[in-house]
Amino acid sequence: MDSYWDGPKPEAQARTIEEMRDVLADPGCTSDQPLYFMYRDLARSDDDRRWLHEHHVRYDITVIPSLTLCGEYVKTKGHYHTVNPAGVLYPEIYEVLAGTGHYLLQTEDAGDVVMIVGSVGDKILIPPGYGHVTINPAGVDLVMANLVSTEFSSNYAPYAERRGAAYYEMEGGALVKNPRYPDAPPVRYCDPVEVPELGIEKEVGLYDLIGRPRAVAFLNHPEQFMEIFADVTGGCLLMR
Ligand SMILES: O=P(O)(O)OC[C@H]1O[C@](O)(CO)[C@@H](O)[C@@H]1O
Repeated sequence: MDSYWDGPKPEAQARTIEEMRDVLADPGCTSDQPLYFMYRDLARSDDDRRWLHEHHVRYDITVIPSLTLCGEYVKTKGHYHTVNPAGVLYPEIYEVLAGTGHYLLQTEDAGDVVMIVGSVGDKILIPPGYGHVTINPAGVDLVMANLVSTEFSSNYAPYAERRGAAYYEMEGGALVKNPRYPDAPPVRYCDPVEVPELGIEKEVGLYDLIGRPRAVAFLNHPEQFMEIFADVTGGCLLMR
């Protein structure tokens, strides 16, 4: 974490296996170490923090060590977002800072399941309407940053109720269908995004978007950006 963050560092929130049990391929699995660490609401300076709060945006860094749990790659718990005042579900954007991330997205009815593979510098858009799980499939730590609206709380229940996402990624890369989603379609693959007109580019860190209101406006007002995002994903990610 210290190689990726030189600002004030709050205590990490660690996800334990007990919190994750109901989303694992093998719920009986045990681990004596936390599965991942979330450093939320980071800011390098008081000015940056003020700007982030004024724009209702949060910057987090998450560290997911390389780990397998009874044959399943370590992953985040998985959650959906809620709707904004315009009735559109809040989106989110991630950046890979180290390692490789497999971002497994699915609509709430699991009628669409999408994998986005992210390497260092890649930006991964979680568009309105998709829940998401991040998997570390590599032999090294996955370190990722995200920008997200502060105006909602994550909804974990749909993932917990169906014991995780529509697919589990197992050691070696096999995607095994979760039997609680008998009708889930095969996984589609989409690419990470760049949105040059908003300044979201591979070479630009997400933290550098602080101070650029237009670059982060989509996080709270996605309804104004649906066409742009449909466009930059080549229509691969569906905007709902
Ligand atoms: O909330 P989960 O599913 O444990 O996933 C953790 C990730 O989600 C976030 O809360 C942002 O959506 C990050 O802090 C963290 O990367």
